Amino acid sequence: MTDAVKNSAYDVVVIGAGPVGENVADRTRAAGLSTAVVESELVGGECSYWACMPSKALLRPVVARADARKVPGLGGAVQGPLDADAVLAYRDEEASHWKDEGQVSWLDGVGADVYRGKGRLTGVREVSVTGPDGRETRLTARHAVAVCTGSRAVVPDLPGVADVRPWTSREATSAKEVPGRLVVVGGGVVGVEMATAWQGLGAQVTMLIRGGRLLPKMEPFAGELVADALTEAGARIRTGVSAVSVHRPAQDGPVTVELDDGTSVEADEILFATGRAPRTDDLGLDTVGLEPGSWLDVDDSCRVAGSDWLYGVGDVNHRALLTHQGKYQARVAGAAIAARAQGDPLSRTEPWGAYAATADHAAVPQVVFTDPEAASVGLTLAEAEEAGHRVRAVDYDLASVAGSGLFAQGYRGRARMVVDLDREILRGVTFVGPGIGELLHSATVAVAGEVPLDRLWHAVPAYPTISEVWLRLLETYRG
Ligand SMILES: Cc1cc2nc3c(=O)[nH]c(=O)nc-3n(C[C@H](O)[C@H](O)[C@H](O)COP(=O)(O)OP(=O)(O)OC[C@H]3O[C@@H](n4cnc5c(N)ncnc54)[C@H](O)[C@@H]3O)c2cc1C
Ligand SMILES: NC(=O)c1ccc[n+]([C@@H]2O[C@H](COP(=O)([O-])OP(=O)(O)OC[C@H]3O[C@@H](n4cnc5c(N)ncnc54)[C@H](O)[C@@H]3O)[C@@H](O)[C@H]2O)c1
Repeated sequence: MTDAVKNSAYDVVVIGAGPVGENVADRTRAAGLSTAVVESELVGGECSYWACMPSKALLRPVVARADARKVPGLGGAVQGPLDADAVLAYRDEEASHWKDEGQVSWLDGVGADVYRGKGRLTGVREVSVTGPDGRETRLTARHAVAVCTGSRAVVPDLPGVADVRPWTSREATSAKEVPGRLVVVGGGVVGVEMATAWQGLGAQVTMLIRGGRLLPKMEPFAGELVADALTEAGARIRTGVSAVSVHRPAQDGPVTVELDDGTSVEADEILFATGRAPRTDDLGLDTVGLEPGSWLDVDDSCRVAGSDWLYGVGDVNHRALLTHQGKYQARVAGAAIAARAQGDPLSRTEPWGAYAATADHAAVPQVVFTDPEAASVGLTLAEAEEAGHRVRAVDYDLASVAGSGLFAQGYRGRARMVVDLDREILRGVTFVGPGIGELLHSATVAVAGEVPLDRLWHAVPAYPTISEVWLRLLETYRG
């Protein structure tokens, strides 16, 4: 050991101070366990600075304008372009100008010690932190180490990709100016949200989709309605094509994307929205018998399979790559760590118990903040059938609900509930339409609560709100 190495012992060591790591620390501190949190970049993680917050700040003005354009008497006033500089300034504010003092003081407030630097496992319950000045601190955890290091964007290994300075979600959420032309590769959630934002802010967006539709993990009508609106906004969507190479001959010149159908697309910037990889490649997983670079395989308490001290919480376990779901896992894992530290045999590990993140399997809610919004919870029809449930999909045209017509003229949207015919409960619900994001939690309560349809019949939606779609869905089901 050199003089430069410091040693400290804690009950719990958390690696990664994104929303999930912060919440694990909050829970373990609330249980009276001393807790160290290690962060190599900004306390607050991807969500605060390069994901949820800046992306939603970019989208809010675009979606609000699209909604306002459909309101009689108001539409004419909002036909012009958005003030892009003002939107980018609003985005900067929502990303806290990429400074983390606020979140550091929040962690101080809960009594966790923050260590700046890169955390690495060096053995059982051992973490080494290499600080910005190169100095090392060795942390020992008496009870648990929680790995909450999140995920990073994956860029496909195409010829020329290293030379074109491609955007990932980080650049797409933090860019300082609106590109003239933007190619978006990938039609998942990042792809459609960023295409909506930058098209709305004035870029000419072209989406390159290798499959047949946008938002392939949701009910098919979600991608169809979002594609219609994106096309009406001026974006080009090309399905069934793959990029085979990219090049940018001049440093400040355009990028050209060659496609597998022999055509090419030219743009000023290219965004790869092609999925995520776990941030576990340089984490010392090999020192504890795990594969570097792998997603962490965990049980419902978020404890790594085969370990009695190592937890993987949030994106890094690949159960549901969403902030709210990771924070839910953090509450469950924090409670389980505290109970195990007190020698509790964990009597509530049964599904829906205090120490089981059961909703990860049955009721994950997600809102895609596009025009129109797309929101879902639980299983799609296809997923429910694949899981072996005897189900029936009940659909309703959201345009036929009185509240929708009042929300916007020419409202377009659709709702689906997936009914488990054996138990008469809901396995999943999807809403697509303007203004439906805030409706989703009603569906989450119904799905997570396994509320019998006979009782749901007595949950009366207020008139004339969009939520009256619940009544219409139930009437349709009852025939
Ligand atoms: C563009 C975009 C938009 C999104 N929008 C939404 C949304 O609207 N709603 C939603 O619910 N989800 C959204 N998500 C997903 C959401 O961002 C993630 O699910 C969430 O950030 C995961 O939280 P986490 O704490 O697990 O990981 P992260 O937020 O990635 O945090 C991990 C932290 O660990 C740190 N770290 C990594 N390795 C080390 C190490 N070795 N040592 C020390 N520290 C380390 C990182 O620096 C980081 O701060 C979005 C994602 C993207 C890409
Ligand atoms: N509003 C929200 O809740 C929100 C917003 C953004 C991101 N997120 C989360 O972040 C995660 C990451 O989102 P994402 O969109 O990057 O991933 P994703 O997995 O949802 O979508 C990636 C898409 O890229 C496609 N793809 C992959 N490789 C490709 C290639 N080489 N060429 C062309 N297409 C390719 C895939 O088929 C897929 O459709 C998601 O799990 C999502 O839940 C959530």
